[in-house]
Amino acid sequence: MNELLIQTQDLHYQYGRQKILQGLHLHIPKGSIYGFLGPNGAGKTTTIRLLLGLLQPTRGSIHLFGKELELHRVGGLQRIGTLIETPSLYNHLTGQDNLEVMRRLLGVGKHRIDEVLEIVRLQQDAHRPVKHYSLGMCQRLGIALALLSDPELLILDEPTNGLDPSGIREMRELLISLNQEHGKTIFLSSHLLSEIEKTVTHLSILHQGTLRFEGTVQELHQLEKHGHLLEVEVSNVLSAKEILSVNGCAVELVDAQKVRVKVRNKEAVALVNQLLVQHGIQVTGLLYGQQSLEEMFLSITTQPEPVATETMVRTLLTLS
Ligand SMILES: Nc1ncnc2c1ncn2[C@@H]1O[C@H](COP(=O)(O)OP(=O)(O)OP(=O)(O)O)[C@@H](O)[C@H]1O
Repeated sequence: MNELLIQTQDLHYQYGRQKILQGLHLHIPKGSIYGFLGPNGAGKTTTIRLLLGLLQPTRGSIHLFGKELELHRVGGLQRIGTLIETPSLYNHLTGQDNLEVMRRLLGVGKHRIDEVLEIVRLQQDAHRPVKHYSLGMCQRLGIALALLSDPELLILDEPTNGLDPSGIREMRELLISLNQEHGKTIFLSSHLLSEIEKTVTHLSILHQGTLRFEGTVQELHQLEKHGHLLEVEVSNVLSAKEILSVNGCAVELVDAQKVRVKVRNKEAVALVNQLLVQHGIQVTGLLYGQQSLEEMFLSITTQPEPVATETMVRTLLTLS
């Protein structure tokens, strides 16, 4: 999986004076299901618009299928199917007729309609007006429309947004089958890790226009192993928070008795304890646990502070 279908280098974008994206280096390998994660307003849709040539980068470059987008826009975009949020559908027409309208525009063979209906499992409902479809069915029809031209790459903006748990499961199964049985590379954005965690092979995390992580799901799990949370029960939470923060630890208040500190490993637990005791804080409890992927995503996208490492705390202890 070394060939990259999308690659961006130092991608920047600003709306007027507002900086939206700052220096994105994205690498989407052929054959992957690539999750582009970030909270609302992080810049996901803006990135997708740039990838589709709908906006011009203020700096940096985009390569699609190994060729610079600016120079090979039409050729590149012909190989991509898109679904940007909810699809534009003719509600009074049936699913089949919506596909027929698009088929004629694209000039693809009639047989393709049955093929895509089968892929998205809408054959049974193909002759019902779209106004009677559930949101999940509309999303699947949107994907069927994107598949009509048999593209190699699908770019989907928040395809699970607003779906109920069964709609999310159906979408997950569809994406996996498109990838594994039909050979499609899929780039999808989402603001919820839990909705795409089980689907993606690769992911990146965008926060306020900068990339905080890019790698495989296994690599994120590896990181998770290094991210642990330590809850410390203390005599004075405000002083404890101040001492730990001043010493470079990422710390937050849990309640009137506890603070939560990010630590890399168990060794750092003793050092955090020692640091507090040295400053006259009584430590009455220590609870050490691993961060879930969801907690990690939240901490990556809500807290810019570093994780306390053993070396960092040790250095600070020797300095204090
Ligand atoms: N046309 C525009 N003019 C000015 N600012 C814009 C425009 N479109 C988006 N923005 C701003 O750019 C930032 C990123 O928006 P974007 O839609 O890319 O984020 P997102 O990650 O897709 O979030 P969401 O999931 O809420 O759509 C936001 O602060 C948004 O207000």
